[in-house]
Amino acid sequence: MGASLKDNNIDDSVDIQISECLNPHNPKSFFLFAGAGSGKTKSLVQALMRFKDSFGYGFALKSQKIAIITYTNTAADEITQRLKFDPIFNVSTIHSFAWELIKSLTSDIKIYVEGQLKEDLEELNDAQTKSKDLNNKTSIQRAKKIVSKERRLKNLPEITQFTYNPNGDNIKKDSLNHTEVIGITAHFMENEPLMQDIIVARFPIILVDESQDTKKELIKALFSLQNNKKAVFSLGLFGDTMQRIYADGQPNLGLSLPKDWLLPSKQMNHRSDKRIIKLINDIRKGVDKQEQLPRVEKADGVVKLFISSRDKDKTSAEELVAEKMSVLSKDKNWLNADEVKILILEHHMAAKRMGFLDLFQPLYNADKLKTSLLDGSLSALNIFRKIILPLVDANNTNDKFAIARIVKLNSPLFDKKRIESTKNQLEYISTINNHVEKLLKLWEDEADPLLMNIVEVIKETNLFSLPGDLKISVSKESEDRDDTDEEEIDDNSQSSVEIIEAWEAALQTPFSQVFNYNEYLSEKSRFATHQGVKGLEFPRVMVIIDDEEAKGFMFSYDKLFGSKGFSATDIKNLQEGKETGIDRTRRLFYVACSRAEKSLAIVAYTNHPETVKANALAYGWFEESEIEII
Ligand SMILES: Nc1ncnc2c1ncn2[C@@H]1O[C@H](COP(=O)(O)OP(=O)(O)OP(=O)(O)O)[C@@H](O)[C@H]1O
Repeated sequence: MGASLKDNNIDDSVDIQISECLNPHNPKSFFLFAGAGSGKTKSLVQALMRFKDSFGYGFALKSQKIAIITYTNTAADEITQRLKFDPIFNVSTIHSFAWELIKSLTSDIKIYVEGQLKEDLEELNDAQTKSKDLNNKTSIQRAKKIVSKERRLKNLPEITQFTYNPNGDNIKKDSLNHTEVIGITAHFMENEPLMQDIIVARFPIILVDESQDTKKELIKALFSLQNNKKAVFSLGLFGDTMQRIYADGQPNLGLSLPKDWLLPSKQMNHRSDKRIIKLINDIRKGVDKQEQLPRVEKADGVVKLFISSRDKDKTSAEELVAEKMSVLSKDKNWLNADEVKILILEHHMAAKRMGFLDLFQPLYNADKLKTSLLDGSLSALNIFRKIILPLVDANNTNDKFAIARIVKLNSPLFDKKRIESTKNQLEYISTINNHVEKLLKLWEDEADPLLMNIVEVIKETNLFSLPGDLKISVSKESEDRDDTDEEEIDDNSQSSVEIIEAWEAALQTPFSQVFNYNEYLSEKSRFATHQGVKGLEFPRVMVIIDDEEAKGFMFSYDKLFGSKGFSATDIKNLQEGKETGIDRTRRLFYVACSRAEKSLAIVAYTNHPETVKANALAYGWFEESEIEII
């Protein structure tokens, strides 16, 4: 008997099961764990829409909400949109959600932070007294940490309100960092009955997407909340253990769930063509028993592994792969760079390929700038991206209105009070125009000015407000630190120096690198990381594998494909049945490959092409005809 279109719907009962759990009069908790492309996000949205129809009104009357916790801001935006911005849904990342719960509890937070600091200091001081040489690198670092923590402890009583930015680096005196916010929330949620009452009254239902990667402390606290409040609260976890790729996630999530939890499961993969599903099923084999079925109407699809030696020119190798894929899949769009998603392992790989490495490297090396650099929220860099870049664009197209609008919107010189108090307003405006001209002159004759030159003009003319980091860096260059605002950076001297040095180096790069970095951050970018595309899908995907460029130690494709032996630690972990880097890499590979809808090229750079080929065959992941050494 042939497959019928009805076979596509074998998982439909799952949505009904989930809806039944979300009944405020009879709440149940559930754990929907299903493979890539199985429609978890779709089920989440559908269950919520159904909930809204049945119970939305009652919820709104009592000012109650369903909390939906997502892994990224992009996912939160996407789900909010799909839920039509209905206020009964509170969609946010774990960090925003946690902060929302605790932000008004200043005195409780103080007690927690004080305890934590004292504990840390005791440990650090203890280690320091045992140090054999106080001048070695570790001891010097430790001494700096001690100074910084002592200062924080001393400042604690003065804080009237803590601040926290879930999407950036928190470097002010009164700010909490990401680890603290998660730690405090988990602690209160687990140990404070009043907090538990408040949470379930506000959010009688909490759903967690990508729960395999959600901070384990918080998952543990949510479990304990559910256990204490099961009569009035339901917790729903969505995810896929095979897609756990961050170290913060709870391993073995779901193995020992309470008996009254529902465990719906899904068999379909609605995303990919048949060959791609077979590949991801094969990658998954050996980890668990889940095997997916394609939709009946799906095409065969194409998968191919290209292996190249590391000394080849990578840009031409990847162009050649795209050409070969266009022939193999009979799909000319492989030749259109905008139509192919290239998955790299690490941002440096994109920075190198897209031309913003000199800007990226020093900022990335500063621990406190890393997060906001990667998600585009680094405020000192955003003055270039959000103000200067549009200004230069407007200048390139000679759009005087746009130039005036950007300056008016962003310049402190256009402050209403300032203009009103000026005697000769015409003259004042003309001076501002001269400043703008002076700035834009830097790009004359297709010049590509250094960021430092741009900052100097801004500083001299006061055209825009310079963030503290930039002011300090530029003043340091000109040996004039009088009007800098070092207070803006926290008093942790170690990180301040690190930040200033990072900026000094970054400011020596030409502006075109900001343009390229901005392209990378945009959704249109051809590049994304294996990790960053979780939850997304693309018709044509090229997965690049290159440990040497990746710099990371969390993953090793060389080990997965056998071109590098196991380390002593790997062997020890294997013997003890613990997770190894190879397990993690296999899961990352699963995430990357499962993004493809129609055709998938994997490009592996290695020092040992024949070994990689032999191992790829031995895994049974590819046919001989699907592997090519280029
Ligand atoms: N029941 C369905 N019928 C038709 N298409 C579906 C169905 N469920 C999901 N899809 C489609 O399949 C694709 C994958 O769905 P979705 O992104 O919800 O999967 P997921 O389980 O969240 O995937 P992943 O874990 O890989 O992120 C989407 O394009 C979605 O629109």
